[in-house]
Amino acid sequence: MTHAPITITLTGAGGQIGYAALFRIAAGDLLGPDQPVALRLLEIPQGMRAAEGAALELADCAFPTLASVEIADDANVAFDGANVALLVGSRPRSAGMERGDLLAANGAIFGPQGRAINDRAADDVRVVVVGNPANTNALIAQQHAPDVPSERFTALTRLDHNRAVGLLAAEAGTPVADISGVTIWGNHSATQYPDLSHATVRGRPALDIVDASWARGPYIERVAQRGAEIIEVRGGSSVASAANAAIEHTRDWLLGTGERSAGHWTSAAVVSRGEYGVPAGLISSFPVTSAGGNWSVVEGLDIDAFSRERIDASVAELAAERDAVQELGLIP
Ligand SMILES: NC(=O)C1=CN([C@@H]2O[C@H](COP(=O)(O)OP(=O)(O)OC[C@H]3O[C@@H](n4cnc5c(N)ncnc54)[C@H](O)[C@@H]3O)[C@@H](O)[C@H]2O)C=CC1
Ligand SMILES: O=C([O-])CC(=O)C(=O)O
Repeated sequence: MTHAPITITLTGAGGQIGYAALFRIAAGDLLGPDQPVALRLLEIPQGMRAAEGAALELADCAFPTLASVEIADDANVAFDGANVALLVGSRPRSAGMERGDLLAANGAIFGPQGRAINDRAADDVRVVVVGNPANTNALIAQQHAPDVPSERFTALTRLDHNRAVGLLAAEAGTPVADISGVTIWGNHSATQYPDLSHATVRGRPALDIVDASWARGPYIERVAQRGAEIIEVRGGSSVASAANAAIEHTRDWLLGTGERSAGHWTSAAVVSRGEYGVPAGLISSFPVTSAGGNWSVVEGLDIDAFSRERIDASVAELAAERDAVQELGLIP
């Protein structure tokens, strides 16, 4: 292993998703078996002991790819030199709440962290926001980091994407490897739009294989409500699948989507440049590919009237969340 370590800062490292993500990142699942990683764990004082315990266990795994682990309760320390920032630390919702209900509780976390990233992180820093409401928290962080290119701030909709692929594969009775062209549009919320209009199953249009009224009805509801379904069944919000999605998002961003870029894509919430009529500046989920460390929105897809309405509804919610955090004084 001759590469210099890449510094990965994970916030909320003493929490559930942190615990599920740390060992996979340290084992090389994020950047491969030849790339050492230096981990920085950010916690609040109440979470420090749990983070310390995780660090002890990381040492006990003796991962060859783990160069170092440091723990901090100061964002300026934790983000110093960070190449990757995984912003997980924040409160999860409980049964009966929408993710947007967390805005007041969680929004205040992301301004100071954006500022610390602005001041301390490496020039190539890439930020993935997992903490809910993820899109708007990413916007808050981005707005506090004027010196960092805005496209370096993203939010996680890969979990929704993976759910959408998994549920389509189950309905079509086919392995997930046969599925491509699924898109999550908009907000990581109940208004998100899992879109099968360009999806294929073994190269055939998905809407020729599954019932279109299912695809445009119960399927959308099931994907959009999957987080609530997990909360109800498990008694707590998604953890391992969220950690997995955060790792896949980051890995694809840094290492590229590879052969999947030829007509295949994934979904991520990225800063809109006005694509598909999404107002510039909102952090909205799109069909994306990645090459050279940069996401690109897949352009030129036909958007029919049904999809237009769904995308517009989710984007309207993002605009309303932006206005709400502006009113709370969380963004300028
Ligand atoms: N975008 C997505 O697809 C998903 C997002 N989530 C969200 O991820 C977040 C974390 O979930 P869990 O790990 O299950 O929660 P958790 O409650 O188990 O852990 C959160 C950790 O964050 C820490 N924390 C709180 N404020 C912090 C701050 N300012 N700086 C650093 N650390 C801080 C807490 O001390 C705690 O250890 C929640 O907001 C949840 O809703 C969860 C699943 C999927
Ligand atoms: O639903 C939640 O609160 C957690 C989450 O974001 C998800 O599982 O997608």
